[in-house]
Amino acid sequence: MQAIRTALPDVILLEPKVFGDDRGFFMETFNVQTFQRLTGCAKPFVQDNHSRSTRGVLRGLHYQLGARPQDKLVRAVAGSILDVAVDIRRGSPTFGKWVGEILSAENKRQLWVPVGFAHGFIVLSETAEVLYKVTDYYDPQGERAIRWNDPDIGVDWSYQGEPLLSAKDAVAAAFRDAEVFP
Ligand SMILES: Cc1cn([C@H]2C[C@H](O)[C@@H](COP(=O)(O)OP(=O)(O)O[C@H]3O[C@H](C)C(=O)[C@H](O)[C@H]3O)O2)c(=O)[nH]c1=O
Repeated sequence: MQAIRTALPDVILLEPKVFGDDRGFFMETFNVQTFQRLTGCAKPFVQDNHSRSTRGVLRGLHYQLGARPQDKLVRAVAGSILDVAVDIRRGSPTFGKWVGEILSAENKRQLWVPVGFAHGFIVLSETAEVLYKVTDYYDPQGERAIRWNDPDIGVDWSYQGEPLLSAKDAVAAAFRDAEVFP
């Protein structure tokens, strides 16, 4: 596993070592010691999530406030997504800046999205299955969303056409009105 820096220093792309042979491949998708060395995060993961979406589905931009903010380690095990993280820490020099990385069953890359960043993805393939580990339990009261196309952030989702949003995401807050991190 190697770490690839992104334009946001705390958001890290992880690339596993893949052992291919005539049967297929093997890789370690998560190793606590390696993860902690590469990210500096010693928090344990307490929940695994799995979502399946069709082309053009956009989930995000989500983050969690309150008692249970979640760090996330995201990967796509089927299909391809553009995974996006936005710095929403008001005191950060990269406040409001975003990065997007292609995560796919093919590239097997993972994105580490710490607390303090909004997270979202759009599906670029016919379907995509996304698995992610989180460092705290789901807390509906803590869920927050920023609108996917907020002009103050300006994410380029690399997708032509209108995305398919949940009812919640369709009415998400403008970035300027959002409750963010200090
Ligand atoms: C996130 C979550 C959801 N749920 C239930 C609540 C709803 O009845 C249903 C769908 O939830 P939601 O529409 O919030 O799911 P997503 O739109 O995929 O939200 C997630 O997608 C973006 C990309 C994220 O980064 C977060 O992990 C999370 O916000 O699953 C649970 O029971 N546990 C959970 O941890």
